[in-house]
Amino acid sequence: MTRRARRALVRAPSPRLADGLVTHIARSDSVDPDRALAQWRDYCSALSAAGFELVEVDPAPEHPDSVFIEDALVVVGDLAVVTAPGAPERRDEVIGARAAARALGLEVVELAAQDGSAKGEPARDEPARDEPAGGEPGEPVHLDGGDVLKVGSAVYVGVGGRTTQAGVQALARAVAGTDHTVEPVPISSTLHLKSQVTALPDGTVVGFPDLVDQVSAWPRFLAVPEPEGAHVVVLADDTVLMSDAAPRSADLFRSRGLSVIEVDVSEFVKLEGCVTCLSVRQHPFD
Ligand SMILES: NC(=O)NCCC[C@H](N)C(=O)O
Repeated sequence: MTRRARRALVRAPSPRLADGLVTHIARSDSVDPDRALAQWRDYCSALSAAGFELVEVDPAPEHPDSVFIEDALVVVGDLAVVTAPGAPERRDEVIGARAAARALGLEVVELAAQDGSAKGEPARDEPARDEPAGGEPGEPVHLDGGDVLKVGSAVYVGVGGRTTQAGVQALARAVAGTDHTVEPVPISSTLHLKSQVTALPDGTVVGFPDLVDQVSAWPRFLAVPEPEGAHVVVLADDTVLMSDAAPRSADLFRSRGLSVIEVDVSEFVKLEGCVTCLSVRQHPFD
């Protein structure tokens, strides 16, 4: 197994953060860009303290949602898939994400080129394997990284919000040369799949049941007592990062033997963000 750097790509928040998209929640009139910047710095410090090498993607102040870098890039091992975001307003965010992935020497593939169309850059010449079925003919390829939940070698992809079935199929083609398999998961109650569930280091999927479309879809599911408790970033085999707005969920994780680092991400929550979407992580053995 190749040992990779433990890295996190991050992107500084735009001063126009308050103009970001909201879909499932009411728009807040209290988004404070200075506070958001301070929270983002603390979030970055927490990743650094946990041993991640931080890689800053060039800021995109003209794009209010650009701080949510996770939506622009999916990293699987040494492969970086440049996404095709579902919201037209966010599509150009991939330009800086692509440049950063190339600068790191990752193998960069374009999701938009994986549907056989002439869009994007040439795809890697890989045969499709274990491709999820479905997708209407002519359906556009869209996928946000926030819909992609990796649990071991399984890559679950939320479909029904920003990501299309054609996007899922394109991702399956993109990762066909890896040992990961892609599985679609229908979603309707949240913006992204990872808005409703994430996974602990042991693969247990965690979610706030009222916001999970289908709890029974997850073989190992742990209900958390607060909505913000559904979002964890795995920092190590025994450590997770999460919002400080879910203390009872944090205690639940600690009772399972995990160390829990808590950060304030309240300004980003006002734009439907959470801890996961503020970075793209690359783990040593991912
Ligand atoms: N992966 C994520 O959870 N991304 C959050 C994106 C929030 C942004 N306001 C959006 O609607 O696209």
